[in-house]
Amino acid sequence: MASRATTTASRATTTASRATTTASQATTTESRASTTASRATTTASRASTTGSRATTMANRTSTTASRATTTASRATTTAKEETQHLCGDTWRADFLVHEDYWMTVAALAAKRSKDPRTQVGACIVNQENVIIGIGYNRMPKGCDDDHLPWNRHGEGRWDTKYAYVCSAVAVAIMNKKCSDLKGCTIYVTLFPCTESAKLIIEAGIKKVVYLSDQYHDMEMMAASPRFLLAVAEIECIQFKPTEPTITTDLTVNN
Ligand SMILES: Nc1nc(=O)n([C@H]2C[C@H](O)[C@@H](COP(=O)(O)O)O2)cc1CO
Repeated sequence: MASRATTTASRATTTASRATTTASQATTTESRASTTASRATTTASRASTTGSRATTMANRTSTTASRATTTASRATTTAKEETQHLCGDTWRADFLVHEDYWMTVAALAAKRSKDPRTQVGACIVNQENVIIGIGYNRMPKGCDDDHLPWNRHGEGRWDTKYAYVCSAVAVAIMNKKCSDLKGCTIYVTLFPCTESAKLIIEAGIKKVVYLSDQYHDMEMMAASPRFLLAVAEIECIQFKPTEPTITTDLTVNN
């Protein structure tokens, strides 16, 4: 009997001990769950903070961009107002028209000439209104002017400028900035000579606009170049400027 009682007591102790262990394990599990929950809360809270910061940054970026747009828009408005204030409108009404511009470029090029008597300039324009060649009467490139005559009369033709000088038309054609001149117009300050007319025809230039026709009455000048250009069906018109005088002031005030 005593032995059974002892066994029973021992079993009860074991059962109690197991119950304690189970309770203890339950407590541990509970504690872990609580820790995990707590961590999850912290992570969620951090994510929320990060999200909130990102939103703030995005808001700031948006505000900065919006300010930049406003500043740019104000600058545009100011520039426009200034233009309107200066010109009374959005653009200048007295701008140089294309034809005046091209003939002025030819006339300006003529000022480069060293010919003491007659300075000629030429300006070639393509069908897109782009200048593609400029020239003035001069001695061939690289030939020293000191070794060549600029006089009109001499012992023979070889002793005059006519034997050596390149016409403005010839120089403009040689200086062209594209492969061919088909359909182009040439603005020239003096009606072309016969040699220039031949080059104009050969180059495929379709129109000649000239300023002066001062040699019209000279037999050779009157006949051959005009005849050649007419045969080649090249339109020749005398220039009538919109602005007879165009001045350029190169003074700088600063
Ligand atoms: N269409 C022309 N383009 C020219 O570049 N010239 C040049 C050649 C001479 O240098 C100069 C005429 O000299 P004079 O004969 O007026 O002193 O002008 C001349 C003509 C008309 O003959």
